[in-house]
Amino acid sequence: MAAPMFRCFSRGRWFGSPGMSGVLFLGLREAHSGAQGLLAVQKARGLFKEFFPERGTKIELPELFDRGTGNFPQTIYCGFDPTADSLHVGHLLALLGLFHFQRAGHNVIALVGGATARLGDPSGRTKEREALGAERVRSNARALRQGLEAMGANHQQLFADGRPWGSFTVLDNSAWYQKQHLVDFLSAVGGHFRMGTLLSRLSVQTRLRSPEGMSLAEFFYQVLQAYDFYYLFQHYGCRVQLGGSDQLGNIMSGYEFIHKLTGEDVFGITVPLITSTTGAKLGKSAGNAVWLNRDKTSPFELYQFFVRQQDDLVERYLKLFTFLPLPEIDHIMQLHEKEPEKRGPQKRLAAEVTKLVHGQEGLASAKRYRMITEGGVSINHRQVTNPESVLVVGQHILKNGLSLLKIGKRNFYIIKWLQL
Ligand SMILES: Nc1ncnc2c1ncn2[C@@H]1O[C@H](COP(=O)(O)OP(=O)(O)OP(=O)(O)O)[C@@H](O)[C@H]1O
Ligand SMILES: N[C@@H](Cc1ccc(O)cc1)C(=O)O
Repeated sequence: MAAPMFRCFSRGRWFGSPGMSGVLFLGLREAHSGAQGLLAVQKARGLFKEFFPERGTKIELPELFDRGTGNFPQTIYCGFDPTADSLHVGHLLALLGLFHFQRAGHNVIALVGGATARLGDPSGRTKEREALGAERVRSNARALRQGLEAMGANHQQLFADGRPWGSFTVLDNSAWYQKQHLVDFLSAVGGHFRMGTLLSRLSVQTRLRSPEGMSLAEFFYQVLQAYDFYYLFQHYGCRVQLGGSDQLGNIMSGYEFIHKLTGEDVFGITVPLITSTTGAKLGKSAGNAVWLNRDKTSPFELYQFFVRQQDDLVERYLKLFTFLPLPEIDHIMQLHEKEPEKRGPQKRLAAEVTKLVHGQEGLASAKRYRMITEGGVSINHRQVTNPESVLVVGQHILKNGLSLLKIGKRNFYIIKWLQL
């Protein structure tokens, strides 16, 4: 079967050798024939980075999302492995990518990798992941599912725009692997993968060259992710997989598998990797994750993380992490030029993200704490600036069991402590 041509170039330059599988880095005009298409808009915001494959398919990717073409609506998925008990800010970008599709009327699936997490994705890693036991993965998967469902609900309730949206569904791939018999799976699926292609993936090459080498479990990971895509294509009509740019190899394996079995084209879209100020990928491995579960990173700390962002990054983050329309972001940035000391864009960014992740109540609690760090709170006439500080009997709580609380300039409260 003839495979579509995958060419790699950026602004007219070629990467990789002709005939090699690859990805086209699109310019904005190339990303979509109609300038206002969903892909072009997200490309302009910087949220979508690579599209795969770009040419040689029966239906071209941008046409999939047009209401008028009979392809509407589509189903798009992104997977998250429960290798920890919470998602983090890096994951948020792919989730926002899903939400943008949902807002445009498409159906989206957030897939928890309850099965894949047991193997450990080698993509973007130089060392093998720490093996996780079945029980730990199950409890992480529960936590991830809860977090995804809570954000899906916040999105629906607090960011509605009056348009008819598509559905948001959370699934777990252990649902289809726990029924699989190993030998049946290998004979039905394994025969469709070529070793040469699997070995050529960057993730595999990097791990093979590492001193400890690569385990069979890790090597097999891309086969499971490819099969997930196939399963979701067959059962949910899912044609598009979204992921961080380190997921491209796994997405290509899915494309090749589905194309071989069905003759149909499916597509991959990547989002850029968010890095720390030192350039390291923000995530678990680098130990710099900013978590979305409030027990690991409080709403206040999440809010502060975004308030701290420097001026040269904040416009990019407003485009990536919020649903604010581009003209509104321009306006916020213009105001900022006049009054940079107010940190208006940073506060707006922090408020939008905290509301999506922790809801209205989480945002309110983050702001209450902010009042403390900015010196707006005093207890018994002493300013309190550390939100973590403990109330000390004798200092903050007087011997008669009372505290005098002052918030802002005019609000005074007398607190009576019933139990000390
Ligand atoms: N910093 C990031 N920026 C953008 N996307 C990210 C980031 N971190 C993870 N992702 C994406 O989220 C999904 C889940 O990734 P993964 O489980 O590898 O992340 P992680 O928890 O940061 O892992 P690691 O242990 O490698 O740090 C993938 O699509 C991945 O590309
Ligand atoms: N491989 C992805 C997670 C994932 C799992 C299963 C999938 O089908 C897709 C994606 C990661 O490590 O981040």
